[in-house]
Amino acid sequence: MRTFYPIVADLAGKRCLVVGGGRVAERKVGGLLEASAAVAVVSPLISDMIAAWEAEGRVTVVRREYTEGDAAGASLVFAATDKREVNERVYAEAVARALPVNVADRPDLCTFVVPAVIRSGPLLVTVSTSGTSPMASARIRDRIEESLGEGLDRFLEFTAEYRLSVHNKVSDPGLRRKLLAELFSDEALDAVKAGDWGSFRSRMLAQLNEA
Ligand SMILES: C[C@@]1(CC(=O)O)c2cc3[nH]c(cc4nc(cc5[nH]c(cc(n2)[C@H]1CCC(=O)O)[C@@](C)(CC(=O)O)[C@@H]5CCC(=O)O)C(CC(=O)O)=C4CCC(=O)O)c(CCC(=O)O)c3CC(=O)O
Ligand SMILES: NC(=O)C1=CN([C@@H]2O[C@H](COP(=O)(O)OP(=O)(O)OC[C@H]3O[C@@H](n4cnc5c(N)ncnc54)[C@H](O)[C@@H]3O)[C@@H](O)[C@H]2O)C=CC1
Repeated sequence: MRTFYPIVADLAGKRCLVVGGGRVAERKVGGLLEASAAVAVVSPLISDMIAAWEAEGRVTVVRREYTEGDAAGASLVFAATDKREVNERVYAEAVARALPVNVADRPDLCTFVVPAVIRSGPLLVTVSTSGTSPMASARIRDRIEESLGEGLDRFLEFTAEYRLSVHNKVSDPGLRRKLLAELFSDEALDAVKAGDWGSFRSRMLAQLNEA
């Protein structure tokens, strides 16, 4: 089995090439837009959603078949056409340019795969089966999402601020660890899931005041 290395990439403003404009390409483009990438689509036909993103100026579309050279200047390359031979040519160009490449119908050619994701504010949870069972990744993601509940984004905003205050106010590393461990306790996460962490928040702030 292949063992992948997980990274969380900053693609803001980076040119990412997606070859193909169908259902799979659309999903990849959507994920890239969430990360503020500069997406270029090359495809004779595109989905309605991709056309809408183009109309909003969020995606650049070149309405023709892929030709070698399209990957110039790209940071990431996605081959997502329904033509195996075209996807292989896109792969070959990306490899020749030493670019990371994802090939929709060929896990064996992918130098990276795309995980199923949960986003909540700054939180990013990613699930991968190392290319072997994408639908399992999606379902396991759903399970994790249920277990977390809603409202994590606001809690994480609070914790980031609280953590900064602890770092500014408390110099003893032992006390810092203790305060932060309480902040990220099961009790806190359960209260967030129940949608009721107001009293927990007050207690934490009082503790910090006394520290
Ligand atoms: C290797 C990988 C490469 C890559 O695309 O990055 C890959 C490859 C392939 N997918 C195939 C099929 C499906 N993929 C999905 C869905 C998703 N696929 C995603 C990722 C990945 N898919 C990478 C591995 C991820 C991992 O490590 O687990 C997700 C997680 C992320 C995303 O795409 O954004 C997204 C869920 C997003 C969400 O729900 O949020 C569905 C379900 C659906 O469409 O609803 C089906 C139909 C059911 C089925 O066949 O299982 C086929 C066969 C094609 C065919 O038969 O023609 C191949 C090729 C092959 O396996 O040969
Ligand atoms: N990795 C994944 O998550 C999944 C991969 N797949 C595979 O992904 C591939 C694409 O599937 P769909 O998006 O459903 O197909 P689709 O039929 O919806 O779209 C195919 C797209 O490829 C474009 N295309 C065809 N020839 C081209 C060329 N020479 N240059 C540029 N674009 C070209 C077409 O214009 C069209 O937009 C299939 O091979 C399928 O087996 C399918 C499901 C999930």
